[in-house]
Amino acid sequence: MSAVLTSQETRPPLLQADGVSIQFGGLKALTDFHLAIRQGDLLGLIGPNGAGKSTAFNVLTGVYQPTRGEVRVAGQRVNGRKPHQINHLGLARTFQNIRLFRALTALDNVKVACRAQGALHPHELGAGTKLRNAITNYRDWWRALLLTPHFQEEERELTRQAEHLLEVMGLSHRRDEEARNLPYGEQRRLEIARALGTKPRVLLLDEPAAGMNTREKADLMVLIRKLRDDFQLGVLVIEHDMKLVMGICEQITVLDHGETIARGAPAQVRSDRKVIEAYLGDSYLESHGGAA
Ligand SMILES: Nc1ncnc2c1ncn2[C@@H]1O[C@H](COP(=O)(O)OP(=O)(O)OP(=O)(O)O)[C@@H](O)[C@H]1O
Repeated sequence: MSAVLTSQETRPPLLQADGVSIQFGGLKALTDFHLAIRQGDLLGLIGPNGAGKSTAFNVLTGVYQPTRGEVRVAGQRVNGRKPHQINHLGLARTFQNIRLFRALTALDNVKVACRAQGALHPHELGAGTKLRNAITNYRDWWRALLLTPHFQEEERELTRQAEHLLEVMGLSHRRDEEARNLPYGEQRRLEIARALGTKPRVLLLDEPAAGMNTREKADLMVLIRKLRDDFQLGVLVIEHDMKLVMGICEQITVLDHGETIARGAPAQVRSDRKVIEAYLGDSYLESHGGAA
């Protein structure tokens, strides 16, 4: 066991945060945050509401710039880079509030992700910048207009990739349905398919089980492990569902008021007195038979 861990440690992290802090006015949202994700890791990030979990994701993915510290993706320092540039280095994420092209079909949602590889996100449509960039790509524009054989072949390949991802996520039957008409749990899975479309090496999932029923959550646990293995990913999950986090993550980091109060294996974290006081509560401990 220790030999396995040692060999993992020697692999360079795909994503690394060193001493990352971010402050909003007087509020320290994240303080001295450290993280290293390697291929094959399945890590969890938990903590009470407002602890800084989504902020950590936003700093890692370039949505926010850290006030201090350094973020590295695939060995490259990414402080100051834009989210789509960081995505190109192999980091993809889903959002707590689902972000899809609601009026596009499931297939087209994934195709856009496969094509843009992160250059275009639904929330960037309003600003129009990335869309303008894509449309004004002169060569692609003419190819599309003239329906050149090259363009058609590219389209077929994108369709193949997107169909494969829909199949992986159990969404083939929704191929031609508009995203807004999908049940909530399926919209969450479609978001993961979109993230995979950008061909990441690290996948960050922000509350992937939110709004899902017990059965969907159980399926999701199996699916997340399978994605990690089949796509050779490193995965970081924010989740309030303790059964899911404790069930799939090998290591869990616990935040409270922006500070890391614990890190370790699930059994270690759930019996940590600070974690119980700040987050889990004694009732969790009693119902799960842990010991502080
Ligand atoms: N852009 C921002 N401007 C000001 N304050 C912010 C901003 N983003 C986050 N915060 C604050 O930072 C703190 C951490 O918020 P964050 O959303 O990261 O918490 P969280 O752990 O993800 O919570 P939840 O579980 O409820 O999603 C909160 O106090 C929040 O109000």
